[in-house]
Amino acid sequence: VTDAATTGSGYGVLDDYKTLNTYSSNGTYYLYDVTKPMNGVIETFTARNGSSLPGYYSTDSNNSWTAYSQAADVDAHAYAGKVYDYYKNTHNRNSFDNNGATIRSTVHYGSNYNNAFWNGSQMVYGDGDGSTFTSLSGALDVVAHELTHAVTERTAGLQYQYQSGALNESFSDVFGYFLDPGDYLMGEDVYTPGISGDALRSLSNPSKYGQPEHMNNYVNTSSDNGGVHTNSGIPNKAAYNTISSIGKAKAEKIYYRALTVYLTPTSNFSYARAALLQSAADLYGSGSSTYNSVKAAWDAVGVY
Ligand SMILES: O=C(O)[C@H](CCc1ccccc1)CC1(C(=O)N[C@@H](Cc2c[nH]c3ccccc23)C(=O)O)CCCC1
Ligand SMILES: [Ca+2]
Ligand SMILES: [Zn+2]
Repeated sequence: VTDAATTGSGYGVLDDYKTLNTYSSNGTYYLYDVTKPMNGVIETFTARNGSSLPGYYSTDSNNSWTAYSQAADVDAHAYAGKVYDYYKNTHNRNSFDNNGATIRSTVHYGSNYNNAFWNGSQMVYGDGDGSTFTSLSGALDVVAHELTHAVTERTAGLQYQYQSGALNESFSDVFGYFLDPGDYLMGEDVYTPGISGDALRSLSNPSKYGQPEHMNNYVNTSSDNGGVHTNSGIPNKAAYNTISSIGKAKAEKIYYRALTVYLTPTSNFSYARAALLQSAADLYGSGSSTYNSVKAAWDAVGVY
């Protein structure tokens, strides 16, 4: 019996070819990635369209993951690995707990399930209904969004309600951008497969998808945990303002430092402004142009 790390290949949700870190045991191949440092494991399961988690290991007989039914598995696995690499290489963070925690994903959750989530232990992705969404693991920014919820949970712990919840949401969208910097859109690769150019959210123009982009338009509601997916438009716009003026490289350092050093479970928008300014001061100096750009970014959305 020879168990071994192997390299497979297959096609993702957008029919894009990619190689995969897999594992072979007793002639079966698994989406089980043991290539990360300090024994960090990335593993992918399928719920077989049920709702039991984690479900079943995604397997293949010949390490060629080419079936349409495997595309969601392929992307969940490949993109989880990309997000792991981003946090390790850019922020020296070893998995979401910074201690090599296993990153587990389950795809094919539910029936025509038009959503995805981090359930406190793992990532979960629906297949979509083919109209509103295609398989949600097919978008790198969505995978980064979900895994960033895990990072936030282990660091700032931003409570998932009202302003702290909207910040929680915003940090997930912002790190979704850092992983997928080709556009300021969220979920565009899997949202409405029959319509091009649209998205779930826009960081540059939140109002295009019904989100406020100024504190004057903050939505007071109890639905969606106090509008966490709506009011995230305000910090998202501030993030866009910041990134477009200081660039991605500096912005991601400032955002990561704020998330891991200064933010707390009950931080509101004003506190987030202060945390990001302090992070900019720590990293680039309090009188720096970078600091002043962060200040201007939040002034522009009416958060002081
Ligand atoms: O992680 C999150 O914040 C979202 C988690 C949603 C969820 C929460 C609790 C149990 C189940 C599902 C999932 C995503 C999200 O933003 N969902 C929004 C928008 C959305 C997606 N599918 C929907 C279907 C109906 C209504 C809204 C939606 C939401 O749930 O509000 C993030 C990236 C893409 C999907
Ligand atoms: Ca995107
Ligand atoms: Zn979220």
